Amino acid sequence: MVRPVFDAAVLSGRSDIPSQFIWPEGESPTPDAAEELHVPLINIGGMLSGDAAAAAEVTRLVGEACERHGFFQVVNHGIDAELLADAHRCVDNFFTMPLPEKQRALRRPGESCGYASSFTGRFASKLPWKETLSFRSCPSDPALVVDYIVATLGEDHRRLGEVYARYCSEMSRLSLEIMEVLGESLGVGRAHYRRFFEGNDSIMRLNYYPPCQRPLETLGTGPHCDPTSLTILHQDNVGGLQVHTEGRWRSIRPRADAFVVNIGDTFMALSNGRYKSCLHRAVVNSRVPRKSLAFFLCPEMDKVVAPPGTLVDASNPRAYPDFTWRSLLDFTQKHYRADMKTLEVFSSWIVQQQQGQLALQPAMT
Ligand SMILES: C=C1C[C@]23C[C@@]1(O)CC[C@H]2[C@]1(C)CCC[C@@](C)(C(=O)O)[C@H]1[C@@H]3C(=O)O
Ligand SMILES: O=C(O)CCC(=O)C(=O)O
Ligand SMILES: [Fe+2]
Repeated sequence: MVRPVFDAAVLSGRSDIPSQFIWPEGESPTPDAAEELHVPLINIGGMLSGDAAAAAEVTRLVGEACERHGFFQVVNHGIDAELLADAHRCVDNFFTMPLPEKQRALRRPGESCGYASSFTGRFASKLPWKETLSFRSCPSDPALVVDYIVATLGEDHRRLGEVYARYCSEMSRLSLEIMEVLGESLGVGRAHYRRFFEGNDSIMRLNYYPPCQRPLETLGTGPHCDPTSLTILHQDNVGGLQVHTEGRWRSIRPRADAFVVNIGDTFMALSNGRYKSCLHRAVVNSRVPRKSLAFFLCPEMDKVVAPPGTLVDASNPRAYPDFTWRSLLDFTQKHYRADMKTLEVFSSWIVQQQQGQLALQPAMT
């Protein structure tokens, strides 16, 4: 079968959209604009400056937001405005290249890195109206980002690689600071999650949403909880991110000076279900492209994901089984399209797998 290609230059202007992009009623956005959700702006710099009262306030606000919907914003984060502007310019530079150029980094089936548009092949229906470029970033291997970009896109793109290498290293730093706040707010101390994520195997993802002439029939990113641990996202000034809370979709107004942060499934498991993995989606518009930069903090592949003992007791039994990020990532790339139930479905699947292995063991020995 010849697969159609998501060529934004062609599809953006079309008044009808291919049926694969049409989402069923009930899942597609409603004509009335989603009401804005006011989320606390966390002064993360204040928290770490040593001011005890400021730290206590930050901890309280973060804890409340994470128990409610798993979503907050951070300001005073120390990310250089010029680096952020550069990172956004590089998104434009990459996605406005001709399709064959972008396809040099084509994401292969079962892999989580590379360039993907909806027609790259994983899904057949309810396709998201977007293009993405994803790559790994690990503090233990500082050359990883540049090497990947140069190896796939060529030497001419070295600068783009350097910009994202710096950006990812700043994101890793910020996410460890946020881990200190999360640890404090869960009563396990600042060091616990920070140490767990000090070595991390994270994913950086550039999202590009071309304009769509039927914005109410499709979605840029469908409703989902990130399977990863913590997401730090910066959206441009267009708007489109929505969070599901108290039974309805609410929009998050972009702020140039803020990063939006959400809890993902893996952190929900690490907190023994105390902190919610945030249900969110992105809508598209008919006027202008929209872009967002998402840094997904992930543990090292084979580290066991389990909550600290202090979060488990008779009234709070283990909510999820032990697992590794490798197995959850594999599950979302090969067996299950991440949605709002990923962690639940994955937990049952892993328990079945473990029971199957136990049942096999006597015969194998
Ligand atoms: C591990 C991952 C899977 C997805 C990318 C990511 O790095 C983090 C979030 C996941 C995703 C964005 C959730 C919505 C559905 C999805 C298919 C997408 O729209 O791209 C997800 C990503 C995936 O490639 O499976
Ligand atoms: O573009 C956005 O605002 C959200 C993207 C997102 O949820 C994701 O990439 O996981
Ligand atoms: Fe997401």
